Amino acid sequence: MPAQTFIAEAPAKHKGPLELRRKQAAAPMSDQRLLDTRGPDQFIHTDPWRVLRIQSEFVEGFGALAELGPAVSVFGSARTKPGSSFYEMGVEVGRHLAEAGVAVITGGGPGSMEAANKGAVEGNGVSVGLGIELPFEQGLNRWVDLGINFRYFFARKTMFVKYAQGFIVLPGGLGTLDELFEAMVLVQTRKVTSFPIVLLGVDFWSPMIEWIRETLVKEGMVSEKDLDLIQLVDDPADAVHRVLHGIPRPPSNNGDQRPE
Ligand SMILES: C/C(=C\CNc1ncnc2c1ncn2[C@@H]1O[C@H](COP(=O)(O)O)[C@@H](O)[C@H]1O)CO
Repeated sequence: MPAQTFIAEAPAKHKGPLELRRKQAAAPMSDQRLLDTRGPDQFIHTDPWRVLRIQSEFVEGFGALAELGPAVSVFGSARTKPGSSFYEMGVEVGRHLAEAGVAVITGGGPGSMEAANKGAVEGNGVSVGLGIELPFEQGLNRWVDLGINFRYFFARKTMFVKYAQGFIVLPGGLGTLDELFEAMVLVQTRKVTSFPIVLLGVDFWSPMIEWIRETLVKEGMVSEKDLDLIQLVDDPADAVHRVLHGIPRPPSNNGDQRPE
């Protein structure tokens, strides 16, 4: 049989827009996987693909925030109810920062994040929300003017640190604690130039400070000096003043405004 006839009769394999015969039909190719619109979606669940997605989150974040100017990251509970004292505290923080010409960066979610973004808008400032993709339906709060949605917590966390000159931490739960302790560790280990971390809500935070002092310091897990990384106040205007002027904690009482 002439070779020409054999070639013509070889059965074609169709993959999306591709028509493949002989070796091309048998051997899987990178190009083939890339162009395949009907095949399994395994490729996007591979680590090399994730690396590209992670990279794109950094590129998007750096691009959007590079020209933000002075900014402070504000953390706090996603569950704070509008009208509550903690919510109003967040609004005031956002407003004072905005009036000082400083952008407000939050997690873009509800509760205290929404409160700080609202204050930033009311103060005619820049209101930024760094949202995170979560298993349940959720969107950026309506007071976010510049919003970025992240898939990866660690890429988002980089933005909170890289574009802020300080942190203000409102009362919160696990997410807030995670952000607070990450900030403290970055300063403690000198991964970032020291910047102010101000906790708002003396009654709320004091037991945690006491536990650090009475247990962690006494057990030698942290040094007394590490408590100087944070300041504790009750007044939003004072918190903003301290974070903007980098006022260090008084060493005598570690910044706790309570009388000893
Ligand atoms: C719990 C609910 C929504 C959660 N939505 C969030 N959106 C954006 N950022 C969030 C969200 N939840 C936590 N965060 C981050 O952690 C901090 C708050 O966590 P906490 O455990 O509530 O203290 C906050 O600063 C965010 O960066 C439905 O109400």
